[in-house]
Amino acid sequence: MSKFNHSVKVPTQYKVAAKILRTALEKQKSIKSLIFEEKHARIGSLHAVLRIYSENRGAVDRAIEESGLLKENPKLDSILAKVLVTELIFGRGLLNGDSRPVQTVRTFKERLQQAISGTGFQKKELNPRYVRINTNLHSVPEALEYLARNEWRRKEFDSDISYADFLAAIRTLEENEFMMDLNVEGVLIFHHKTSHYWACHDLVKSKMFILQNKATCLAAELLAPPSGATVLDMCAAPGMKTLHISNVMKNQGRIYAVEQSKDRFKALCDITELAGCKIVNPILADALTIGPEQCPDVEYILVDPSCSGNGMQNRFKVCEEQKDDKRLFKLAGLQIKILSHAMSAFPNVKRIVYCTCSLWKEENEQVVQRCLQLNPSFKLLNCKKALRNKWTNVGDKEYVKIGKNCLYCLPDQDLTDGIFLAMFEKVNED
Ligand SMILES: C[S@@+](CC[C@H](N)C(=O)[O-])C[C@H]1O[C@@H](n2cnc3c(N)ncnc32)[C@H](O)[C@@H]1O
Repeated sequence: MSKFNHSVKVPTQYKVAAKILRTALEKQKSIKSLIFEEKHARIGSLHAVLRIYSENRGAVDRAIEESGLLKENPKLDSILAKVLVTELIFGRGLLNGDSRPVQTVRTFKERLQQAISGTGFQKKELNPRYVRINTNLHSVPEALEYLARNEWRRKEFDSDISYADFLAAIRTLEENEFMMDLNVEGVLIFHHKTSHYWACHDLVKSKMFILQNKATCLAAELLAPPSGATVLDMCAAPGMKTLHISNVMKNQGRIYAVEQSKDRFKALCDITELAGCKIVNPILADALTIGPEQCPDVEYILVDPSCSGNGMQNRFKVCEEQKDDKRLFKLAGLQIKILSHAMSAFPNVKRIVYCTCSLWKEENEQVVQRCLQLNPSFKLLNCKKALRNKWTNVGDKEYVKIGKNCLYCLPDQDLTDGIFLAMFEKVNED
């Protein structure tokens, strides 16, 4: 007689997670939007198990294969098995209920663990949660006081700490601790397990704190417009970097924030208003049509154009993303047009920062190279030096005089999203 009670149902959260994962794998759809469409009440647990699968999918799949789980249980649904193994071995460490699939996977726990330990595999820890203080609405000391009152412990480090030691300190952050970032003022670093807490926080909803990955904060940090300057943000929506620039400028001066998409323009206006930006002048337009007539006296420009986005870590990946050469070629064409326009159309410009959330050279070093050829009155500044050398990853040195001056943020090494940055200065024509 079978030892399983067939009437016990698989818990809904596992069934729904398996349904989402199946659709994502078969139809190559985004897990994020599939979760969003799902009406299931426990979105948090769905999110967690699918996120852990996406981070560790190689190891999960290998463990299933090597333990013989599916070979010995041909009736076990292979996608449900991925979800259950993820939860049991990489996630919470236990499974709910006594349904047949759950019991089957439980009986394989040891074999699954052995299959993993034989490969020298280590569970991939998620990157920390970055929270930026919106200094339009409260100061850094006020924000720190708030955190202390709410029993958050600040993990301190020496001001001359090396970048490697700083990363090591982030890796050992406790769940009740936070650190100040080494590179960007006002960025706080929390354990990844606090992500949900911060996502629901009232002070995040009211824009006192901004959920913004540290890598994307480097754009305003490098652009560094002083208080009172005139800035053009050419691809501005939803406005995260516009807002950060206004913080850097202490909310004094002027920021022209250009966005061509109507829907995204509305988000830009809403966010910058709610976040207390007094100096943002939003413009609904194609940045290529904007010149000194609409935006006079521009001194600093941020170019953050549409890109492939393959560096973004909040994109759940359940299969390897294929490089799409045609799409990259098209994107790079637009990126070159916009950056080149920034370099040629504004006579008073002093500094330009170009950034993408792509790790492809076609959108990064190659765009920089082409724009320097087209605009010889610009030179690259060294991004790493601008961060007091407290950084490691730069561009590809095969691009002579280019690679070493650009910066990469790499998810596994810098514990951030994957971002590329380049900083240009207008050469004095005399
Ligand atoms: C990577 S997003 C910018 C993110 C934004 N800087 C932030 O930090 O929140 C690129 C934006 O550029 C806009 N865009 C693309 N081409 C544009 C153009 N020619 N003129 C104006 N906006 C453009 C897109 O609609 C998109 O909203």
